[in-house]
Amino acid sequence: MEDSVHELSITGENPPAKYIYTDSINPIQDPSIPLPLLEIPVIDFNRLTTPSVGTGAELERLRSALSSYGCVMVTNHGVEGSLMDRVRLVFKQFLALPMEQRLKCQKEVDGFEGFGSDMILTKDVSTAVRHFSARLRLTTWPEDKRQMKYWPEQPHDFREVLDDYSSKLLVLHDETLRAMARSLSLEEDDDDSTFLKAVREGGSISARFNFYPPCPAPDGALGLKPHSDGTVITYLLQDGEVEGLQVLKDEQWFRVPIVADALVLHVGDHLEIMSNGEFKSPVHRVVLNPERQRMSVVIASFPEEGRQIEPLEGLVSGERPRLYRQVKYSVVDQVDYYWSGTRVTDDARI
Ligand SMILES: O=C(O)CCC(=O)C(=O)O
Ligand SMILES: [Fe+2]
Repeated sequence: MEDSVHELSITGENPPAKYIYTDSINPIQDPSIPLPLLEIPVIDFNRLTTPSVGTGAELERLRSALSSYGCVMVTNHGVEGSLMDRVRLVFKQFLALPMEQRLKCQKEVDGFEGFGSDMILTKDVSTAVRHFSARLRLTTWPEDKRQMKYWPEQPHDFREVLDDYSSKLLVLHDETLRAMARSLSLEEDDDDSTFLKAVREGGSISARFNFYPPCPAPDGALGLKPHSDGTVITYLLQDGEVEGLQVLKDEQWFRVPIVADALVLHVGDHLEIMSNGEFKSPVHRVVLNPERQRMSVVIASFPEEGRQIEPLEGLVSGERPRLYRQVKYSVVDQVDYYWSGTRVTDDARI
């Protein structure tokens, strides 16, 4: 098997050279100087969606947060804390299984789904610096796109828990995209003008279970290198105890705090384009902890393969000129952007 982060975590040695970032845009923090905490805006989802006196103000807070931070903490999102704990638990139990059990869900080298290291295009194999992490990726929606052979059978309730969690997140996802459209004064009932259409028509939603082993001497290794998400929208369930996510804001790295029972929402690159730059897709990375493993669970939505993505008509005007040209969504292009450290938003910018 290609680089097994499990073995690396067991030996406790310094990561080999292919995990070390030396690029000056990726300075690794000196652990003795903690980075500042991000004052990430907290959005009360209930207030966004339940018509009340405070809804307009909450929509404006959402719009303002997504245009400056590109990420928010969402509270009152309707997903019970106990279900979030179960999602974390089934992944921990999966990681604790004997290797041969985990290998039943192993990703193929050039595949997307299953457990293992991220896909790297052949041209980048010798040069790409690897992440010190492993992921289990599973498409959750639409249901007929689920590849059940990659869905763990152990622990016995893994599938049921993911099914439950992903269906709750689907509701949250759709409602969030509607609220985002309302926050920009887009016509809600005009299907052509909503963000939702881009995902609902042929798009997909998938889960990413991220695992970061402890790394006693990270020395330039990262759990995930700086990137923005090539998604429409990303929902992140953080580890309940171990911090690690950092966000770049105004050219400074900030730690994202752990807020019990909240979900972190990131604007994805394709939403940035569709919003004509009104919302920003934030650059973020994951640092390693010397003693403790960390995990996170992401639910993210993607446009349909081959779909043309462009700013919504309602967001282009004389005062707000079009900022992005049309770009065709392609998974392989996304992999290429990722490993070459570029972004679709840069490519699309006029
Ligand atoms: O583990 C995290 O906190 C972030 C994960 C992430 O950025 C990703 O999966 O794209
Ligand atoms: Fe990410």
